[in-house]
Amino acid sequence: MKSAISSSLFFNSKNLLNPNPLSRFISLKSNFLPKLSPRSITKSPSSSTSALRSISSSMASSFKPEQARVPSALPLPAPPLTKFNIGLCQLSVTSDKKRNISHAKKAIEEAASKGAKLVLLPEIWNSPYSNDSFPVYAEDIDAGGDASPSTAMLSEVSKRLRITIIGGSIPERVGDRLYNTCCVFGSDGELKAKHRKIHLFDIDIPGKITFMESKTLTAGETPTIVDTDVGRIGIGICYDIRFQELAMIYAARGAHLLCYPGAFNMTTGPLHWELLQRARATDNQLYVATCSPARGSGAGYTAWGHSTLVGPFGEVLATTEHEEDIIIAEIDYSVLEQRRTSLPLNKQRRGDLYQLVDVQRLNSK
Ligand SMILES: NC(=O)CC(=O)C(=O)O
Repeated sequence: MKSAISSSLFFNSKNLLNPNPLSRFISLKSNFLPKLSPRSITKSPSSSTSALRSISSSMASSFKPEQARVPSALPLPAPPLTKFNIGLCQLSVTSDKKRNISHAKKAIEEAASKGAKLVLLPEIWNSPYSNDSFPVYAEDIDAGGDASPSTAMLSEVSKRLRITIIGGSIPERVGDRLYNTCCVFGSDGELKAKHRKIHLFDIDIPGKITFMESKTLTAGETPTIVDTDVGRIGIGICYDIRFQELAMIYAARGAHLLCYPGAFNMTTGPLHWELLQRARATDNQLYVATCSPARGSGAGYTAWGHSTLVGPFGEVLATTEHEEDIIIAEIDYSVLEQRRTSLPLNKQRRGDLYQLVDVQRLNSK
């Protein structure tokens, strides 16, 4: 099937046949490099250092950085704007769906009134996060209107306020299937994209947390990247953030920003939540924004909170604690090129040793 997602990092078959794929590199290195330290190369140019430079550059081209992404990575597109504010609405969620919808609406309005051009909501913001609740709160997003009051609200608000909304996620019903789905609305109120959580949250940490989303939910089948008024955005939902290949695919498709609505928990949250966000941002040299529900007292599932914006150098630009909050923070896309120039990872990958295959893009060629 064309849209199957099984992107993988694998060793190039050519190199698998070679028991020591580094051998050529090592022999060049041992012939020439030990005589000069890297410091002497930059500080005192000489004929031997120029020779070394030309050897290094021919070695560099044999590294085939452009082949480390299959198909080749797309250049970073010029974003429609350089600077704007993002609003992260860390919402309290109750068992009252009507209240959750009107509460989210007020939070979006507040974020927009404080200057947000892009608003991100949490994972499962219209329903308690539980397998018992998903079927009860699920909506038929494609039918819209009364069949999907949550997304009808998002469409109305995005159009009225002329903002882009990454609508967290809600349980979606499609026939007899349920998905954990994020809807992206453009500033014209149109549904621009729908991401169904690709990696279901099935974990069992004895004595701590057991959760099996697959008891009720079906996994999504496609990565989702969307061009908006505020840049090219790759979407993942919560557990999706653990799979670096997805983020790498988005980066290779020219994403400026990755948005992950998420509801990490009290066991994994303290250790992994910020670490994963910073890793995705640092490795891919782009912005990462996350949004969690607030920590609800007495709720069956306790969310870790800590919605955050991370910059392309892995720096936490804005974050919050676990209570309800709205964060407004600036995104400046000019920083992307700066970071990528000073730390040119895209030019330094070893396509001769490893490759990331974007199966969907490859099959659509
Ligand atoms: N809730 C999730 O999908 C993910 C999570 O809590 C974790 O990965 O840990």
